[in-house]
Amino acid sequence: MKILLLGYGKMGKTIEKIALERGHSIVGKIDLQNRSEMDNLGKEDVDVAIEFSSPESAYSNITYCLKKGWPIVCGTTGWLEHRAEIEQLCADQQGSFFYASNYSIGVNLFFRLNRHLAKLMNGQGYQASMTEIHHIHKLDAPSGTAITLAEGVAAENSAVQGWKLAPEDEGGFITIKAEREGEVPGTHIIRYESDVDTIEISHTAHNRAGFALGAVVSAEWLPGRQGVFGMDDLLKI
Ligand SMILES: NC(=O)C1=CN([C@@H]2O[C@H](COP(=O)(O)OP(=O)(O)OC[C@H]3O[C@@H](n4cnc5c(N)ncnc54)[C@H](OP(=O)(O)O)[C@@H]3O)[C@@H](O)[C@H]2O)C=CC1
Ligand SMILES: O=C(O)C1=N[C@H](C(=O)O)C[C@H](O)C1
Repeated sequence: MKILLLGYGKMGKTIEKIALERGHSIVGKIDLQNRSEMDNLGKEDVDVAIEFSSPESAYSNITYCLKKGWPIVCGTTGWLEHRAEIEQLCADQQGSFFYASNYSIGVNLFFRLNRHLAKLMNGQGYQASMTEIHHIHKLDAPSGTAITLAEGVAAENSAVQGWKLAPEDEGGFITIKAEREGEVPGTHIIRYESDVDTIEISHTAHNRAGFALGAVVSAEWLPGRQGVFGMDDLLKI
């Protein structure tokens, strides 16, 4: 497949390596400096775009790809206040858009485990909280993964109305603490506490390869499908 990389930072470079290993070609590597190169590419030059840029750039990048008729796989976090507009544009353009806050198989298994545990904890009198730990370069907080996990808890546990980014626990909410440390690729811990005990589950990424492989597999899956998709559409778990 002919892949256009939008965003050529830590994720863009990891995705490039895995895409080449899987026999794909990279038709462009776009970052802030060379955005005009995209204007020279026509519909047929790109089979799929993979977008891992920054919270401020994602909306315009996705819009650009949908208008160009390129299927787009997006992993950028921190832009979801525009999600409804993108879904409408995708429908208007009869386009193809894939989004996941986290592309690793392990985290998507963890999303299921989280929802199952949240359901078990319903009515048991525990206070839920979460800690996410990432590298110091990360621009958004809480992480997109933490938001997905918190939404999963709120969907399954009637004691939790929603989430708050806050240092202290608050009844009725799952509080998220966002810590930034060195080069940590991504750690998420969900905790249920009572006076007598604590139950915790955690996922720790050792590197970015799992995220990148999931994005490339999604990019292989998307062309030829019209609409808005996510990991639940792709994975049979
Ligand atoms: N869904 C998932 O599984 C994962 C999601 N992420 C998310 O992906 C995003 C990127 O992460 P990461 O690679 O670590 O970040 P980096 O900062 O390492 O890379 C971002 C890249 O995007 C480029 N960029 C910025 N603005 C634009 C633009 N308008 N058009 C094209 N490129 C642009 C930057 O260019 P320049 O260097 O010139 O500024 C840089 O090359 C983040 O939002 C992160 O949260 C990360 C890991 C996994
Ligand atoms: O910025 C990162 O690095 C990561 N971002 C994603 C997120 O915000 O959840 C996924 C992963 O945790 C790494």
